[in-house]
Order: sequence, then C-alpha cells, then structure tokens
Amino acid sequence: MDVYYQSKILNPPNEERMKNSDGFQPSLIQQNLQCFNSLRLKALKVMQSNALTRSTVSGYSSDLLQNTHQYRISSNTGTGDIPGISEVVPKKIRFLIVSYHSEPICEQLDTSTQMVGSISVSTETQTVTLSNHSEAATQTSYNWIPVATEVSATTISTSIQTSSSEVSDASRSPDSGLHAVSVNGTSSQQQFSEDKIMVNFQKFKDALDSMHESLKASIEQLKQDVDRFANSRSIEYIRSSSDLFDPVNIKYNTPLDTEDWYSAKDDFYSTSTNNYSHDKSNADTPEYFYSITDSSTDLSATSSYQTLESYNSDESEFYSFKSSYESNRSYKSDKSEYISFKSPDKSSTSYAHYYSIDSDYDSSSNQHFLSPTDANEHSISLQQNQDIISSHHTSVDVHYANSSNNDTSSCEHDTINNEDYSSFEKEFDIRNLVTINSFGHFSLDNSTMLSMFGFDPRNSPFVPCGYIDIGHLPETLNSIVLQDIKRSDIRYEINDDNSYNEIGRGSFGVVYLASMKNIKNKVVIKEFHHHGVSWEDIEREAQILSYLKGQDITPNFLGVLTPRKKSRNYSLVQEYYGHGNVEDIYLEYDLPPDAWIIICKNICKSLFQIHCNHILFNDLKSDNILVDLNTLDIRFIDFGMATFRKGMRFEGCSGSLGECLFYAPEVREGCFSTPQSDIYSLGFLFKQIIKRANVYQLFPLYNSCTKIQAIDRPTLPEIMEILDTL
Ligand SMILES: Nc1ncnc2c1ncn2[C@@H]1O[C@H](COP(=O)(O)OP(=O)(O)OP(=O)(O)O)[C@@H](O)[C@H]1O
Repeated sequence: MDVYYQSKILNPPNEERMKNSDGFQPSLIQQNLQCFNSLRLKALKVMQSNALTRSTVSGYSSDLLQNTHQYRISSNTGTGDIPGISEVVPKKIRFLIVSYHSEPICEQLDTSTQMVGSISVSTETQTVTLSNHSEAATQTSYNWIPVATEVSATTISTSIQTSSSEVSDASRSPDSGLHAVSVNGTSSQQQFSEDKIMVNFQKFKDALDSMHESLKASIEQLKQDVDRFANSRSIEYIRSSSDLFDPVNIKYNTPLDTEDWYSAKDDFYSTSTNNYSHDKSNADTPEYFYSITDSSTDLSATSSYQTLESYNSDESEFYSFKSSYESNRSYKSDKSEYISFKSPDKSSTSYAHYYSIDSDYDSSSNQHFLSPTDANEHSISLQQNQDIISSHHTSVDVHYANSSNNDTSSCEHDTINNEDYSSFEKEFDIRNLVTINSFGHFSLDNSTMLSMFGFDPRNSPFVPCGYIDIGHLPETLNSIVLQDIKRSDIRYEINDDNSYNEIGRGSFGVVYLASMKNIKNKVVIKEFHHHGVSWEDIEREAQILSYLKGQDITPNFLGVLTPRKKSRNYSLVQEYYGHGNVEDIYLEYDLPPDAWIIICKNICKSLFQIHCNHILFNDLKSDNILVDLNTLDIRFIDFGMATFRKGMRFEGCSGSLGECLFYAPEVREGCFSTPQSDIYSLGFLFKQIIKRANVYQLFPLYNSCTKIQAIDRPTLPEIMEILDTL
C-alpha cells in the first residue's frame, strides 16, 4: 500500500513515462489502432447509412484455400446480456477470427457428427445463403453489402455440425468446399448439444432476416443509382456467378466507363477466392465470368475462368485452370471505349487476372484493358506476371476469323505452349480474334505468398483480425543472433545454507537471483530442466524475447547462459523486474480497485503491443505477469509458448488440458490459437482479479472476454476503451 501511494507522488503518470522511454514504439500501436478504427468507422458508416438498428453481418475469408475463415454476425442486441456493456460498446462490427485449420476440417470431425446446415456468404454476389440440410433442401438467400471492403473474399462456406450419426460424404471430402464449423465460433461442435446448435442457427437466421430487411432498401437504391448512370451508349453488363450462390443474374445498364462502380465490388480476393470456395459438384459451371454486350456494335464477349483442380501443401499451392475469351464476332477496333478490370492491389491483379487477355497492362494503376484504347492498336497480348509465379504451364488456343470476313467457321488456328517458368508474351490480331482458350497450371511457394500478401494467408491469424503488417515483418525469427553470456560475468546470490537463491520455480525450470557485470539491477537466471526442454524450445523463447527487446513488454533480456556441465541445461538471463507476479500482488498487497484498473490497462496495452508484433502469447495467466508497484507498470515473462506470425495448437491432448481453464475453449479443443484466444485468457485473469481483489468493475469485461465463441469476444482496442471509462 505504502509503496503504491508513494509512487503516485514520485513518478509521472505511467503513460507519460512510456512515451518518453527509449525503446517504446508508439507508432506500432497507433497504426494498428488506426486500422481498427478505420474498419470500425467504415462499419458504423454503413450501418448508419443503412439504418441498421438491430443486426448486421460481415464476413470474409482471407484464405485462398479455405484454411482461415473470418466470419462475423453481430447482433447489436446480442451484447445486451452483459450488464452495462451495451451502453459502453455501441453498435459495432468486429472482425474476429473464428477458426483456423491447417488441414481440411473433415479431419477434425468426429464420426458421430452430421452436417445439419451451412451458411455461405458471398461478397461476389452479395448474398448470404442458409441451407438447412436436415430438412429437405431448404435454402434461403439473402442479399447483403459487405461492410469491410479492404479484405473480403468472394465466398465463404460454413457448415454447422451437430452430434449425431454419420458425417456426410460431402463434408468429408477435402475438396468439397464445405468446411469450418464456425457458427459457434469454434470447431468444438461436440461441446454443444443439438438443441443449442439449432438455437444458434435460428439466431443466425433471425439476424440475417432483420439484416435483409434493412438492406433491401439500400440495394434497391443502389440499383436505381446504377440505372441512372445508364446513358445513350448503352453497354450491357451481365454479371453472374455460379448458380449455387447467385440464382439471379444481375443485369445493369451502365456506360462503359463506370468502372468505379464495377470495381467497387471486385474486392481483394474476389476473382481468386471465388474459384476455390465452390463445391466440386459445381465444376461444370464456369465459376466466374463476365459477359459484355455492346448493343451499338452488336459485339458481345465473354471471359470466363474455372479452376479445374487445386490443392495446397505446406510448401506450395497448386492450381490448374481453364480460362477463355469468346466473342460473337471479330472486334471492330474503331472505338475508343475500354473496359477495365481494376483490382485494388497489385498482387490480386496479377493473381486474378494474369491469365486474362490483356491488351495493355498499366502496373501503376493496376488496370487491365480488355480492348484497345487506341484505334491504331490492333493487338492484344497474353501476359503473365513472372514475379508471383514459381512454376507455370499454359497452353493457349487461339482462333481468328478470316480477316476478310467474320466467318467464324473458317477460323485460323494458333497454339502456344509454354512449359518453362519464364514469362511469355504473344500478340494476337484483335480485329479477327474470335476465341482464346487457355489451360494451365501454376503454383505459388510460401515465400511468394509472403511477398504477395505481406503475410501468409494460410498461417497468420493477425491480419484477418485487423492487425496490419507494419513494415516488413521477418518471415521467421530464426536469423536473430542470441547474445552469449559469459559465465564469469554472473554471480549467483547465495543463501545462508550455501544454496542458490531461488525466486521462482515453474514447470520448465528454476529461476535464480543473481547479479551481472555491468548491469546495475539484479538479474534472474531461468535455468531450464535438463529433461523435457530442448535447445530448440529455449532458442525460440530467447529469439522472441530478443525480438521484443526495447519495447518495455518484457524485463530487459540479456542473453543465454551455456551450461557448464552436460547434466545441466541452458539458461535465459533477464533483468529482475518489479515486486512479484500478479498472483503474488493480490495475495500479498491490498491494492485499491483503481490501482488494479491501472494494472489491467497496462496489461492490455502490453498485450496489444505483443499482438502488434504478430506474436501470440498463448499462456496468459497471473504468474506470467510481473508488476512494479512503484509505477503499476507490468512486464510479461515466460514466452515459452509464444508463437510468431501463427497460432499454437495442442496436439492430441485436449483431455489433459481440462484443468487449464485459462485456455480458450477452442484451444482446448485442438484449434490453433488466435489473438482472440489470448483475450479469453485475459478475461480469465480479470475474473481472478475480481475474486481476489474485489474489483467488481471488471465484471462486464470478464464476461465478454470469456465468451465461448471467439467471435463474441471484444478486441483489445475495445477492451482498452472500456477500461478507460472505469
Ligand atoms: N525477470 C524476472 N523478474 C522477477 N521475477 C521473475 C523474473 N522472471 C521470472 N520471475 C519469477 O519466477 C517465476 C517463474 O518464472 P517463469 O514463469 O519464467 O518460469 P516457468 O518455469 O516458465 O513457469 P511456468 O510453470 O509458469 O511455465 C515467475 O512467476 C516470477 O515470480
């Protein structure tokens, strides 16, 4: 107590101190906060403009091969069950990860589960389709407007599972496109009774129903706007997708240059993800096509793309595809109009369109021109962007009409075969072009994926959760060189009985107090048990500590101490910090609630910064957080479970984790951890602080952070916002 009150006078407020501290990087947090805020603002704006009063839906997949699924249905009334929260947390849309699987979900299904329904969200067609498989083919489609257009996928398929009888063949097949039991926010389907799942399903349906009502008017409005654009040069765009998700062909009359409206819906992954998320049974239908009709010249052309086969492994992805361009007759290139397909990002442009037929490619604006913009240009060329493709093969079949007439029956024929990795270019005479068909395959390796996306969409749970990739994160931390500490520089503190002064003991080792040459503060030596902890584990923890060094997240990390005897293990050396861990503090000190609130804020701030560095802590509990009672600042220790850029998963030991209640339920069930699972553990810590230190203000936060469904847990910026009001 004394220490605390004294500190209030002697030390500047914690925030000031952090700002002035050398290593602290406010930009990291600020940029991420900006990202969160812009997503939220965008969402709020859409909700307001659509008069969404009750609920809305947003969802996206950030994965090319269905591994990571982002899905959110947020009912604004849904937060009402937490006392006080509905006032504090206004209508918001959160972007939380639901589940993440590195292999097809079917492997995680118990044989006693049966698919009872599926939810498909398609940003391509802007529909949500609910299918209830337990009744005879009930399927309902809803229109929607994606609220977050920065990252969105074409289609997300989500299945609802429940416990009973057999898994259907469709859901077992890795290629079925049905995956991720995300409705409950986790893949822990066994944990829910059938009733509960049906109730949840109903809740989803209700939420979608009301969303549908609210959005209907704005969709109508959108259509009217588009119609208003139509002018005398009537070009008809017929846009369609697979009938599975879009039973209605949308027909719009727009002038050719209304590309903004058109491309607004072409989100980041639209063309690419679209191809991977459909059911195999749909393979005969072109999965993606544009059909363009120019009524003034009677020209029509169709461009289509279809994935024939795709798979991924740890090392690479492989796609085989068929794409074609077909026009009803040769094109009279005396027009200056052009149609452009614009993607917001270079990588998606190359990815989605490199196989399409380009007359021109403007890399600065990322535009592809399907027809020449200049009357004198009569050629188009096939291009591939070499940068992103690590292996490639394409064969192209080209048909020309005889140049003198438009008789397609007497076509000239040209075939290109490309077997090597280099880029190729071939010019065609567009005036007589009738069809181009190309078949091919390409694969992307991991490093290519990283260079394209800035993160590996199959691994990183951070970007989908709203954390941006600031600067260039390294792919791994393996290149960090660890500081070797000289044993002669260390002096262990000795007890009266000549034993080393042991200040802590955990499952992985013993922590001794010592002093070190040239280091003013005391140091701690964390010596790992000889058995059960490998050098690789120790090295990984040390690399994470080095990576976070200087950011005031951990006690100052000094390096690694090599054992003198073979019977001992390596040790990590850190500066001594604070007055004990959180558990020690609530057991030994009687801090007032407002001091605890400050400690909680500091914990959240540090955890947020850990996440901003794309690290998951994975072991958040009271004895892994040290508190300085002078400043009420904190430091995280024990990064033995932490992971960089990816989630952590307990392999096959869900039973033995029964005791570890601070782990999120989805993690206990064997799913990969995410920022949201750290938040569950944070909620569990709040609960302990409430119980041990009587800080009842934290109750609503404990409640929301420990929601069973990861999607229902708040994000760290939201938690910090609430803590600021306490
Ligand atoms: N830098 C430090 N400054 C002060 N005390 C420390 C420091 N590092 C560790 N300790 C003390 O030692 C205890 C055990 O440390 P740590 O959690 O790193 O060990 P562990 O073997 O990994 O434990 P666990 O069983 O939780 O995994 C801590 O709870 C804390 O009380």
